[in-house]
Amino acid sequence: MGDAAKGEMSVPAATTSVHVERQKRIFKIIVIGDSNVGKTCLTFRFCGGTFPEKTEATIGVDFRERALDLDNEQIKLQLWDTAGQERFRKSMVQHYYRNVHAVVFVYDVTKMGSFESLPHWIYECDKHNLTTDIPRIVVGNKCDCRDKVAVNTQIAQRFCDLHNMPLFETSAKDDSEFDHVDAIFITLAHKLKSQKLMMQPTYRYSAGDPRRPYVVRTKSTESTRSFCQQSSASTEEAPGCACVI
Ligand SMILES: Nc1nc2c(ncn2[C@@H]2O[C@H](COP(=O)(O)OP(=O)(O)OP(=O)(O)O)[C@@H](O)[C@H]2O)c(=O)[nH]1
Repeated sequence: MGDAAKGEMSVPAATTSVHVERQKRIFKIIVIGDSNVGKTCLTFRFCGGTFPEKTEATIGVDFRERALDLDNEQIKLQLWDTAGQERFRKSMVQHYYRNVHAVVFVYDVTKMGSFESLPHWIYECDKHNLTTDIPRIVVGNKCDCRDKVAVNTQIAQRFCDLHNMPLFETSAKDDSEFDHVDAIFITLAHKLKSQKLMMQPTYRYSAGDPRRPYVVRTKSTESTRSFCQQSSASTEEAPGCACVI
């Protein structure tokens, strides 16, 4: 009698090899605020290391990424530089707010109007179900324009305290502030890294491996998170969730 007839199945090697490959955690950070406050320049400064000579109004969204090594873990920050102008936002808005891990609100310290718009941008986030447990920070940009400052630090600080967000004042333009821009995003990265919400390290399994976890695409950050918490709690053999962002 053959093995199969005895009830034993021979399993092809491809399905048994646990090809586990550690992947970088990717954190999606949206950068929002009025047009012209310097969102493109800040993200460019952090990801590219320089201040762009010339920028044009962002249409829809631009992406910039930077890999970081934090405490021996490679992570990637994916910055979504969003359009400040309403007419360039319309078609993309749904995409901005999907599976966001952190929000950076930017205003221009020389334009009171851009600071006064912050409640509008906060409301936008709330409307799209970005809960307050997602790290949010406020950046007052263009501090190099010292003689044109219109938004006083104390007022900005009071606003941020009220909304429970840290405030950073900096300049994407001023070369001496380069380290500061870096520090702002790296601080955020540390915060994200320490929050083990949905972004457990993911593993790549061979196709057909029964241990391969489900991959879900969902529109809601909240439901993604609760799914992931449930799945990692109930699936002993799947060491991390494989949510796709
Ligand atoms: N002085 C000074 N100018 C800056 C700074 N950051 C940006 N700018 C200038 O501000 C203008 C707008 O910068 P962007 O980065 O394109 O602004 P944005 O917020 O991305 O604008 P949208 O794409 O329309 O939403 C450009 O002329 C930049 O050169 C800064 O730190 N200091």
